[in-house]
Amino acid sequence: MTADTPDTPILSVRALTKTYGARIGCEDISLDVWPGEVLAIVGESGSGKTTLLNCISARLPRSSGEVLYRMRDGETRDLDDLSEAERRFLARTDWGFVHQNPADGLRMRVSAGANVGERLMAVGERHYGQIRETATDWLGRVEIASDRIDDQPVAFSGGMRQRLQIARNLVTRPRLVFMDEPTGGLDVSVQARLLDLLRQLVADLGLAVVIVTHDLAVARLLSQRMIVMKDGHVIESGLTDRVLDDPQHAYTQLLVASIPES
Ligand SMILES: Nc1ncnc2c1ncn2[C@@H]1O[C@H](COP(=O)(O)OP(=O)(O)OP(=O)(O)O)[C@@H](O)[C@H]1O
Repeated sequence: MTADTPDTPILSVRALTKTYGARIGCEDISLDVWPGEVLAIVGESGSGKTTLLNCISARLPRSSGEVLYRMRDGETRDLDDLSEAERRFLARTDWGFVHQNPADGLRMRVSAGANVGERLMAVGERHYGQIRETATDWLGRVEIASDRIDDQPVAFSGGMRQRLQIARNLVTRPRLVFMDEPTGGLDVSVQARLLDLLRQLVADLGLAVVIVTHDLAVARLLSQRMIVMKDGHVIESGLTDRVLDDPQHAYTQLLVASIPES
């Protein structure tokens, strides 16, 4: 049983600041992520998106502030108070992290099936036949033909690698998935297909997602809410449609004006 009720955030960030020496990565950021919602963090290069994502996913130590996570048992914990083993367990089970570069999230020299199966084994699945069956099912869900199950990702195209990384992340049914420019390095046509697939999977699984993107079209397609960052600060936030259709801040207006008409 999970404690995912729509009226309680799954993740709450309070006054988070990260500095690199004298340089500000991000400053005084507060946000909530609700069960089943996609929150986009947008902004130009250097605005602090990746710093924020890495801090809230416990991949990077923060300088100050709190990150509160609602565990499966309903208890809310500050990530700082978790032991290293508890944090690792969360990262393997409750959370997913989809990197822009699939090579950062895959083991490139083990088979596609093992890349997916490994995550299942990490949550205690031991039955080889069952693991292979689930892996095959997930390859199908991300549109990778089952006869590629024994191939290594080095032999896959960029789009296939990214779809495999997504399968590896979602196979354990995480409650919260972090994504850093998941369509970033791909051709436009491959991006469109991947976005469709992501949108479908996120809806089917009812996932909560925090996605970093500099591409407002990606934010429009995937997210319900967004925050806009500039120079390490949040300058605007709200429902995605509201922010994109009626941006309040001059900087957001500029960003929106630069989206090509589709
Ligand atoms: N390891 C680091 N050491 C020092 N400064 C850093 C480091 N990582 C990021 N920064 C600085 O923090 C600020 C925010 O960078 P960050 O990478 O979070 O932005 P971003 O919006 O994700 O940009 P991009 O889209 O280009 O990745 C920038 O000024 C950057 O130079």
